[in-house]
Amino acid sequence: MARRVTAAHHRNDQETPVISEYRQSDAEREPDGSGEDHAQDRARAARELGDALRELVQAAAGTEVDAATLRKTADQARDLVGPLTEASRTRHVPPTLDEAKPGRRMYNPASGPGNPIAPPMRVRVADGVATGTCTLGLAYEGPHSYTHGGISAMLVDQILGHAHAAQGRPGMTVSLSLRYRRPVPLETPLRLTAWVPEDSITDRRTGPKATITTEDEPDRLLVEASGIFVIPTAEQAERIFGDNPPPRWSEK
Ligand SMILES: CCCCCCCCCCCC(=O)SCCNC(=O)CCNC(=O)[C@H](O)C(C)(C)COP(=O)(O)OP(=O)(O)OC[C@H]1O[C@@H](n2cnc3c(N)ncnc32)[C@H](O)[C@@H]1OP(=O)(O)O
Repeated sequence: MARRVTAAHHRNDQETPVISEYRQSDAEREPDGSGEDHAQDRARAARELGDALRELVQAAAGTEVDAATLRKTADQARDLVGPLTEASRTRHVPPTLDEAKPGRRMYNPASGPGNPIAPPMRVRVADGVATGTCTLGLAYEGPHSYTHGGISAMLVDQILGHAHAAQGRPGMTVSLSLRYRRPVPLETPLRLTAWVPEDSITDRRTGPKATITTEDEPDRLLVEASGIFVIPTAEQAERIFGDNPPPRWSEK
């Protein structure tokens, strides 16, 4: 079975997720087991940077300042890039923070606390039901004051993926279908719920379903979705990821 995913706050002033329970893994301990753990501290710092950049992104999407202030801020923002690229990875290399803690996706675009484009959605899984919570700001606007449909699709894809993973191993989306019944409001606490109907489960495949509602009106469906998720075979994983497929998919 997949690891249970639970969430924990590390700051209480915003929706900041820890996708999986934060337990110091052996890989993150200092060799002598003592002192402030290096990887854990770096993970905290990555979240702090994610939070700060999210504030910047939201401010940029909502600002009405004059052109001179926009240009000055653009120059300052460019100055931030250099130090971060002094050590960086390519697309074929997983983040070291994820390597240090199996199951962590620090930079996932839906739920990764270190990724400034992630809301981020907090995810919990209990009894096979995945629940995501988040509040979306102006950076996610589609129709005026409502969420862009592609953002809803991204969040739904993620929460469906967690429901699928709760049945065994994580999979990949092969099909995703959404019915947008009502617009999804910005700046309003949202709840995503996903589950896997028993009759949709086969050997490698599930057909999870999901909804989006506001926290305040959980019975008023805004979005209904369904997906097909497949656990790639070891051969498929090798074809997709090359010599170093994710361990969860490399079993022959
Ligand atoms: C704690 C950690 C949590 C971790 C939680 C992580 C959550 C992450 C959520 C995000 C997930 C993503 O976005 S993943 C990224 C987006 N997805 C992708 O890029 C996948 C691209 N697709 C592929 O590469 C390929 O489809 C593969 C390798 C996945 C599978 O290839 P394949 O075996 O040839 O299979 P394929 O024909 O595609 O279909 C697979 C099965 O699905 C069925 N199928 C396909 N489409 C449909 C359909 N519309 N309706 C019914 N059934 C369908 C097929 O009949 C088949 O069933 P059967 O005959 O086998 O029974």
